[in-house]
Amino acid sequence: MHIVVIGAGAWGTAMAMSAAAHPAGHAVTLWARDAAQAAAMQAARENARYLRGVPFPPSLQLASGDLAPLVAQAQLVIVAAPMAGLRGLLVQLRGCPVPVAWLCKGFEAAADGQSFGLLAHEVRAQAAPDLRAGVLSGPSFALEVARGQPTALVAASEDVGVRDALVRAFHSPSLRVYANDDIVGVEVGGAVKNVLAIATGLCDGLQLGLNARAALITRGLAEITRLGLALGARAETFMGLSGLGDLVLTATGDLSRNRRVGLLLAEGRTLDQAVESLGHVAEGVYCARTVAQRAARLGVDMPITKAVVALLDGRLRPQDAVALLMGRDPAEETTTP
Ligand SMILES: NC(=O)C1=CN([C@@H]2O[C@H](COP(=O)(O)OP(=O)(O)OC[C@H]3O[C@@H](n4cnc5c(N)ncnc54)[C@H](O)[C@@H]3O)[C@@H](O)[C@H]2O)C=CC1
Ligand SMILES: O=C(CO)COP(=O)(O)O
Repeated sequence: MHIVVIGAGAWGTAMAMSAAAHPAGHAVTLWARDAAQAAAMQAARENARYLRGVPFPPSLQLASGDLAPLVAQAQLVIVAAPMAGLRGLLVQLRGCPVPVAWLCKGFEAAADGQSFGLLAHEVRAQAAPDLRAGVLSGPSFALEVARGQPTALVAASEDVGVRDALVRAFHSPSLRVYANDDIVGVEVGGAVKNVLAIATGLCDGLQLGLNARAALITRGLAEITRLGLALGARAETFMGLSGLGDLVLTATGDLSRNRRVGLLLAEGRTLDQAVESLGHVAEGVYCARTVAQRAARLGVDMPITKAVVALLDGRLRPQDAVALLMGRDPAEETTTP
């Protein structure tokens, strides 16, 4: 298969490396928007900025510049930019006849800063409705995938041909790819777990204890599920890899950039300092407010998410967030409001 991966951050690079090492011998090209970065990676045979010390498979090709000729040869196109870059890239891909899948996890920020933002499949419906498209998601730190450590992902699309293409491209002895037709559920899980990972990072940074962390994860999953159901997802998706799986990984694994934001805030760093020190995108920072706005519009209660938004906005101190969440009225343990 000929696969083009657009975006050479940590995750695009790791997935391109995984596909290039696939026993089926795919021809994989990793496209970077910065020509100098592409040339440096080609020379060093590694992505020294994002995945230092993990060598590329010999067959992995690097590219930059005009996307059109590359896409014209591809049998599968992977968009590996952050959410903020998705719309522009999908517009460029309009008319592409082969399956397209994105890897980003989040909500697009609303352009006017007032209305709510969109999930990736909703962006695609506006920007490039002709595309045969889907998402690849699930619990997966880029470094571990680049190293070939065992990982399981979900390929979600309403189009069975897209799901099949993703399985053929990436399913390998080190990477299991499960198919799912609930793209809404898969995208909601991937987006909201980032917000909740900020909360658990904060909880652990404040040394509130393991009980508190387990409570946050479990009640966080209830929040994800409530929002997902209101948006039309299936409940069972949230017990799968893109829901519970990714929430547990991101909330507890120190490789998570979103969790690290929470840990840094707990140390007393400002949000700007925390984001600056990551050197990577932390989607939860950008989409927390959107999640809260969209939930409010749907009448969905998301107290942990609301507390994270207040913290990120500087309206609440970490200690006060704990008191706020613990001080809520007693409630039934249900997922539905
Ligand atoms: N790093 C990880 O372990 C995982 C990341 N993701 C998701 O994948 C997305 C990308 O994350 P990372 O690669 O980790 O971010 P990163 O911060 O490592 O790199 C982002 C890359 O995207 C490039 N980029 C930004 N806008 C672009 C555009 N318009 N066109 C092309 N390239 C553009 C930047 O130049 C940079 O190379 C995020 O939505 C993230 O949530 C999902 C699963 C795992
Ligand atoms: O999505 C991820 C793991 O599945 C990566 O999470 P972070 O963006 O928090 O590093």
